[in-house]
Amino acid sequence: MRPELNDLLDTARVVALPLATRFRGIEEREALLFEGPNGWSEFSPFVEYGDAESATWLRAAIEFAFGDLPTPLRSSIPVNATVPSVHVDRVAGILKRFDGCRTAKVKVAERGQGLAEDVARVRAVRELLGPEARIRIDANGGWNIDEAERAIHALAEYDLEYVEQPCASVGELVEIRRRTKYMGVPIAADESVRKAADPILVARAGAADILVLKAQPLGGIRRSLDIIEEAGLPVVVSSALDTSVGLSMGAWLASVIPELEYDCGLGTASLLSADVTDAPMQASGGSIDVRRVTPTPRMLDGYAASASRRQWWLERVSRCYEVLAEADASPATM
Ligand SMILES: O=C(O)CCC(=O)C1=CC=C[C@@H](O)[C@@H]1C(=O)O
Ligand SMILES: [Mg+2]
Repeated sequence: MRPELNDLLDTARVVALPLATRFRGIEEREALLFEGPNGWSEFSPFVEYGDAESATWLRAAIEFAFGDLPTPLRSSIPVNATVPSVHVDRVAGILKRFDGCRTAKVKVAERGQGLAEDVARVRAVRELLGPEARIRIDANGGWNIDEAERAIHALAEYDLEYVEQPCASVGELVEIRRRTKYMGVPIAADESVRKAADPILVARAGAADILVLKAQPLGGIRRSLDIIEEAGLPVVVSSALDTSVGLSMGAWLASVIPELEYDCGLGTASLLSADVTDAPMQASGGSIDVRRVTPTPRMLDGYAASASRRQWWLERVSRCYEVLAEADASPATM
C-alpha cells in the first residue's frame, strides 16, 4: 500500500501555523500535508523528533491518504477543552474557545511552576465549568513519585476524572497507581504508549487504567486499533496538536473504536490562531464531526512555511520514507 515517494512530494504543502497560546514550549506548529486517493493527510512529527520515530508518523499519514480505512461507526466525537499551563487569569478566555465542552484537560507540572499554580488553575476550571464537568489533568511525566502523590492528593478535591502520565516511567506509574488507589483517581498513560518501544507494556504491567492514543505517533488507525484490542483498556483518542487535517485522522480513529467511553482530546484546533481550512475541526456543541478536511488554497498559501523550512520538511519526509521502505523490506518491521 506504500505509494511512491514522488506521490507524496508532488502534492506536499508545508505550513507554519501560529498558536493562540504557547503549548508544550512552542508558539508555531509546522506540518507537511499531502493528498492521496482518500483525501488529504498530515505528517507532523514535532521538529525535534528523530527520523526513526518520525517514520512511524509517516506510516500513519500514508495510511490515511492511500490506505484501506475501517468504516466509521459514529459521525461525531465528543471532545475535551485543553487548558495549557497558563496563568489562572487566562483560564476563562481559553475555555471560551471550546464550544459546549463538558470535559476539560488541564496541563500541570510545567517546569518552572509549582503545585500552587496547578491548584489555582484546576480550581478555576472547576469553578467556571461547574460540578458536573469532568476535569482531567496531564503532567507529561513531570513529577517524581512523591511529587505526584502530593499533587494528586491536593488536586483530588476538585474531583479528577483521571491523571494523565503523572510520572515518566512505567515502573513509576505502577507505584503511583498503587499509592493513590484509595483516592479513586484513575491513571492514564500517554508518553508510555506513544513513545515506548512496546506500546502494550504499560497495560501488561498494570501501570494504567486508561490509554491515551494518538493516531500519527502510533503508526495509524489500523495499528491503533490493534493496540486497543491487545491492551484491553478503555482509551482516549487525542491530538498531536495537528492541523485540522491531522485532527480529521484522529476523529476517524475515534469513530472506529467499538466502545468510546471518554471524551477525546481532539479539540485542539481551538489552540491554533490559524488553520489550513476555513472549516476547521473545532468543537461545536462539545463535539467535532468525522469527515475529511480539504485545505483551503488561500490558507495554504497564507501560512506557507519559508522556503528553507519547506526544504527541511521535504528532506525529512524523504528520509522517513526510506526508513519505512527499509523496515518493510526486512523481517523485523517497525
Ligand atoms: O489531549 C488533549 O486535550 C490535547 C492534546 C495534548 O494535550 C497534547 C498534544 C500534543 C502533544 C502533547 O504534549 C499533549 C499531550 O501530552 O497529551
Ligand atoms: Mg499527554
